[in-house]
Amino acid sequence: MRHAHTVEQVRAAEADLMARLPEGTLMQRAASGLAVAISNYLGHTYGARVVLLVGSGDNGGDALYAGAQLARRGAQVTAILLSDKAHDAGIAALTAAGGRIHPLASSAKGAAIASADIVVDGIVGIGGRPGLKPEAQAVVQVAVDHDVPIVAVDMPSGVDVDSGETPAEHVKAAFTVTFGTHKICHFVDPAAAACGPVHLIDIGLELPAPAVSAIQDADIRERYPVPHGESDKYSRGVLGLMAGSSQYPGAAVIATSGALAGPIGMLRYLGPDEVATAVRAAHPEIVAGEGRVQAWAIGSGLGDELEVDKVRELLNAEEPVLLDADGLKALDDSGDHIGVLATPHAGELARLLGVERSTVEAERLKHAKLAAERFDVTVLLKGATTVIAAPDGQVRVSSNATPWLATAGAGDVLAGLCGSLLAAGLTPLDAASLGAYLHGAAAQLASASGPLTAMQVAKKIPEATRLLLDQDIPG
Ligand SMILES: NC(=O)C1=CN([C@@H]2O[C@H](COP(=O)(O)OP(=O)(O)OC[C@H]3O[C@@H](n4cnc5c(N)ncnc54)[C@H](O)[C@@H]3O)[C@@H](O)[C@H]2O)[C@@H](O)CC1
Ligand SMILES: [K+]
Repeated sequence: MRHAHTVEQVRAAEADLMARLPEGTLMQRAASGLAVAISNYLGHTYGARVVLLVGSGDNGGDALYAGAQLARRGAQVTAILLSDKAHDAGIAALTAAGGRIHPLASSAKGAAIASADIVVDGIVGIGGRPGLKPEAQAVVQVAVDHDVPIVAVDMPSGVDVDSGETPAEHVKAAFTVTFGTHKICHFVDPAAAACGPVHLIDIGLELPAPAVSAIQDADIRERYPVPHGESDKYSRGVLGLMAGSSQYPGAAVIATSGALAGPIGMLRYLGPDEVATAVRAAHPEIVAGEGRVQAWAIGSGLGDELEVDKVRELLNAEEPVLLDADGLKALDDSGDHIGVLATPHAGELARLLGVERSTVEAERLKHAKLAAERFDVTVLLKGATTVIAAPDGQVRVSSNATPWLATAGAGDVLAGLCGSLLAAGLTPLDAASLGAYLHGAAAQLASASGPLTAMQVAKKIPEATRLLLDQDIPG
C-alpha cells in the first residue's frame, strides 16, 4: 500500500528530522527531487522555459531552489512573486544561478507564463488554506489559457490537504511532486483528480500509522485467499446471494457473475423462482435455495422485494453481510454491525445520512467515515476513486478504475465480488479493498480505452486476478 499522512503528522515528522540535520537540508532534498522530476517531464533542461509561481512560504522556497538548480543546468527560469514575502535564501539562490525575479506588479509576467514550457505551482503547500487569492488565480488562468502544463509542488494549491475537498478555486496539475509521504488530497477525490500522477520524493521522514492508504498490485498478492492442496468447495467459502427481482432479474445474473469470478467454492442463490431459473441458465454451477453459508451478499436489484426483517436478522447473526443498493435500506444505526460491509454510491450514502448527494460528492472522505462510525459498518463508497472506511477509523482508497466503468450493473459485479471475498474469510476492510481493486483492474482489461458492459467486467475478473497474483496457469 502507499500511505498518506495528515499535515499534523507530516509537520511532527519534519520537526523531528530537522532537529537532527543542518538547516535547509530537507528543503534541498525536496528541491532536488522536484528539479529532477521537472527535467524528466520536459525531456530536456538546457533552454527550457520555466516559470515559478512563488507564494510566501516554504512551498515557494522549494520552487525557488528547484528553479535555481534548473537554471544552473541551462534553463531560463523566471519567478513570479505572488506575495510581498518570499523565501529569501531561495530568491538569493535563484538570482545567483541567473534566474529572473518578477514582482506581481510586473507587466512582463503574462508573456513569461504564456511562452513557458512548464509552470511550477509553489503558491502554497501544507500550510495553505483552501482556495486561491484573485492574483494567484489570475496567473494560473494565463497558464491554463495557453495550455502550459503546471507541476504542483507538494499539492495543487487551493485544495484542502487533509480532506481532499475542493471548496474553492485550485490549481489543476499535469503532475505533482510531493515530499516525505503522500498527503490525503493525493488519494481522495475531488482533489486527487487535480493532482495528476503523483511522484513521491523520499526526504527521510519517520512516520506514524497512516491516515489513508492506497491499494496497490502487491496488496492483492499479499492478501488474496488463494486455495491450496487441502481446500475443498466449502473451505474456500460459500456465499449466499440475495439479489434481483421480477422487476430487475438481470441484477441477479450480473451479481452472481461477479461472485463466481471471486475466490468462493460455492454460490447459493436465494430469490424468486423465475429469477433463479435465469441465474442457473447463465451459471449452472449455482445452487438455488437455503443452506449453510459463510457470508451473505444482499441487495442488487431487489427493488420492492427487500425483506427488511429477514435482512436485519442476518445482520445480527454471526456471518458477515454485504449490503448493496436496495439492501442498504435495511441498515439502521442501532447495534453492532462490525461484520457488515455496505457498498453505496454517493446517492445511496446521501440517503443513509440524510444529506444531499452533492454534499457527499464534495466531501467523500468525511461522509464515508461518518457512515462507518454511525452505522458501525465498513463503508465502500463507490466513485472514480473508491473510498473505504472501517469503523475502527482505518481508511483505504482504490484508484485504478476507468471512467468507462460508470455503466449499469458494474456495482452489481462489485457487490458479488466483494461478497465472494468476504465468504472466503477476508475482513470487510480487506474484502472491500481487494474487491474494488480487482474490479478496477478487470474493467481496465475489459475496456482497453473503450466502452464496456458490466458482464464483460465480470468475465475479466479471473484474468485480472491471475495477472495480479502473477501466477502461471498450470498444465
Ligand atoms: N518544513 C520542511 O522542512 C519542509 C517543507 N517543505 C515545503 O514546505 C511546505 C510548507 O511550507 P509552509 O509551512 O511555509 O507553508 P506554505 O508554503 O504552504 O504556506 C505558507 C503561507 O501561505 C499563506 N497562505 C495560506 N493559505 C493561502 C492561500 N490560499 N493563498 C495564499 N497564501 C496562503 C499563509 O500566510 C501561510 O503561512 C510544504 O508543502 C513543502 O512544499 C519541503 O521543503 C520539505 C521540507
Ligand atoms: K503547491
